[in-house]
Amino acid sequence: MKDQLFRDANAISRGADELNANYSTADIVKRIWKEHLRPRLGLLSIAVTAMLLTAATTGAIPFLIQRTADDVFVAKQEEMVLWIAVAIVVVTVLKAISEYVADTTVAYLGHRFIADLRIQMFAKLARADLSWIQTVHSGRILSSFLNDANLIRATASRSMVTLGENFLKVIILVGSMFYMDARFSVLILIFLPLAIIMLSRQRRKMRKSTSKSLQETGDLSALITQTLRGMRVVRAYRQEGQEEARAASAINRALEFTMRGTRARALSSPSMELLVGFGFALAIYFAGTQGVRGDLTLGHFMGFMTAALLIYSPLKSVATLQTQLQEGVAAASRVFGVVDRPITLVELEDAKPLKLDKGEIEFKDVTFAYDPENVVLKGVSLTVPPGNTVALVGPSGSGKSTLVNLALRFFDPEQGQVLIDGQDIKHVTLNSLRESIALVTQDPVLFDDTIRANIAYGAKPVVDDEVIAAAKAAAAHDFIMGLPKGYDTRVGEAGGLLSGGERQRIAIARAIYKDAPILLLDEPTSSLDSEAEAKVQAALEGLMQGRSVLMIAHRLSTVKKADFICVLDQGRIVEIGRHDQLVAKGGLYTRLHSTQFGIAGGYADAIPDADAPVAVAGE
Ligand SMILES: Nc1ncnc2c1ncn2[C@@H]1O[C@H](COP(=O)(O)OP(=O)(O)OP(=O)(O)O)[C@@H](O)[C@H]1O
Repeated sequence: MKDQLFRDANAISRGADELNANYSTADIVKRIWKEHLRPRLGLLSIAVTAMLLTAATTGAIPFLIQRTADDVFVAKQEEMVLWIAVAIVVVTVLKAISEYVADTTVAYLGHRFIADLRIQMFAKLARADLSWIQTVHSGRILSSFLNDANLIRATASRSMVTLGENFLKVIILVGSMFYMDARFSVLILIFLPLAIIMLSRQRRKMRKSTSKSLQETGDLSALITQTLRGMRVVRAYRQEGQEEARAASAINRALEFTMRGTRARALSSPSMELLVGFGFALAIYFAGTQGVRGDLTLGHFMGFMTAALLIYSPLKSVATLQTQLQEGVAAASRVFGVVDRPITLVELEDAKPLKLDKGEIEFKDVTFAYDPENVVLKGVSLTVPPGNTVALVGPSGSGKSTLVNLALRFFDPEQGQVLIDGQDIKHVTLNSLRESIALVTQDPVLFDDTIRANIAYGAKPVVDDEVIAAAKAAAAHDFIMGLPKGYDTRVGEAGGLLSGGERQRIAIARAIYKDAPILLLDEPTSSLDSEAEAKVQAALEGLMQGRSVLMIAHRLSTVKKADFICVLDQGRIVEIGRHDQLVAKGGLYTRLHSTQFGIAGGYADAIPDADAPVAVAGE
């Protein structure tokens, strides 16, 4: 546990960002359009129509102001007062309705899009190669699910509104300004290209700082998950201060990058305002001199100024769209990086369902490496005959867990084959392979659900009688019945509401319920009291009955009972045979036996230090 904690910490402090991938803005926009918006063209059209209407009603306001000034105040046409008032009511009601429809539809499209993206992301995580998943910290993935996805949604919604509504507003308002007075329009808008050039220079800065800040947020999330998980170790090793300092430094780094992005974004607004302000001053100066000379009507001037005022906000969002897009692009690069992650361990096209006979497992000259420089298994050949139990023993890091993982095809061997009943597991469907195997890990994995759901995990429909029978066989029924809600009791996060022994028995009941002919077992070694240990032991014996078992063994009693023992050392099988034969040989098994076995009847409990050179236990 402590090692895991420190490994995690190193991975975090390295600041590696396994989630980031490089995508251009155009790629991302095209993809969002193709995969998420085009399939919802109906809703999109409603949103666009509503936005068009909002833009058109906004464009009508300057004209109404112009008519009020010219017809009512200057020309004194009394009948126009009512008409203009009615027109303003109609326009504002239409504007209100269209704005509501546009807002809710755009929000739905944004949320739906992000929900789809999260579903895609989860589906990828559930199937991605374990070799990659193991390199990504769960906290980072969590942060990507929450923060990155939210940022993409916000950007996508904003971009839709900007493109659909604000862009149109700008066009309509510019049109009405030019219609009223082309010269003033030029004066006001002359600074616009300058503003756009200025803003585009901030783009790259925005993307970089957003990407960094998201990475830091991911790191922070990783740190929090890891600290919570390892809280007892943190306290036992008096590392509270150290962890606090690390969290503070991650938070401060995230703050720094967020501020860089905020400064770049904040600069875009005043720079726009400055430039538009200059244009305004020029326009008022010229309009004023013309007004004094009587060349310009008050209505034209007021209408024009209303349009100029109304254009400011949509113009700003159009001009800053590119800068805002960068935040979304940085977040999307991370989420799409996960969604697009290639899966290398896939079912072959001609994969056939495994034809189970008696459940023989055979490793044929298997060589495997997690990375090319470190070959973990070197030409391993081993057969587990049907109904037999083979115990794997060997020093820590000798490759025992790796061999078990290969039987489930979590990884493919570099060379050699893994066969079940004579069929290469690479050529059978993953479903049929994994249906035929039950796995019990050393650290039992329970989900935050009811006991029933945990025992019948993955089974449909759940057969209650079989759940109870499995629990009885795993010596778990009595304690389950003593819980407040029996089989409907929820077990809490990672089964935290149960004791270690209870968790192990639920995990064993799950394997019994699955009733697969092959069992892969990492024998539990938790320090249980002798009564709990005896119960787990009895449960295990019930589970192993009549199955082919490949077991990473930690107890002398189980090792002795195995049909044969396979001793691994540095990725090779160095000895194979029954307990007595191996003890008589005087090799590695004898050394393991004299240093670890035989004490208190089981060697796992006797391991003094997990870091000792010859440790057989998993963690
Ligand atoms: N996901 C991984 N990526 C890279 N290397 C790994 C990975 N998992 C295991 N290894 C390495 O492979 C070697 C064999 O590991 P494995 O877990 O199979 O040993 P083991 O015999 O089960 O050890 P233990 O008894 O300590 O659990 C070790 O050197 C380990 O560091």
